[in-house]
Amino acid sequence: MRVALASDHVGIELKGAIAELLDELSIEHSDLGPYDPARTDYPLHGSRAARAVAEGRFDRAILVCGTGIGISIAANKIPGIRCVACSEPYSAVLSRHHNDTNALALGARVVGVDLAKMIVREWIAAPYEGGRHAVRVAQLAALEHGICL
Ligand SMILES: O=C[C@H](O)[C@H](O)[C@H](O)COP(=O)(O)O
Repeated sequence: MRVALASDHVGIELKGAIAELLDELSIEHSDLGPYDPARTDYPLHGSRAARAVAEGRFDRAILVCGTGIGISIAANKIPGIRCVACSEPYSAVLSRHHNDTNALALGARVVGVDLAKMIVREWIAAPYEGGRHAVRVAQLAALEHGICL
């Protein structure tokens, strides 16, 4: 699995901690920026990482901003991206089982490092269940093509 990491200025430190966790888990990853704490805009970085996943250069993205909300909204504007913003492991795991999420957004002002790492571990490991959920995920894709359900 190849993971794209991105953040805004608020998320840089937590993003670094997540990179260390991915190293421990022997998961290939790349930080798409930013690399310094100058104030910046989450839509730039969220969309860049999401596009890298949508284009197949990475399998998943992990995104960090202050709340996880703005950067998840940006990621979800990119066709093919199903990004969950969450602050506890249950939603992270269910987002894999039911929604086949390919991006995870965390809030550096919301979760501590240890909780964020727990969320990442569980999200990475959780499988997509398919079955009845595949119909709904296909409907999400149809919406991206302007199809009225
Ligand atoms: O959803 C948006 C994120 O939480 C941003 O990290 C946040 O809005 C940045 O705020 P500020 O520019 O005040 O650091």
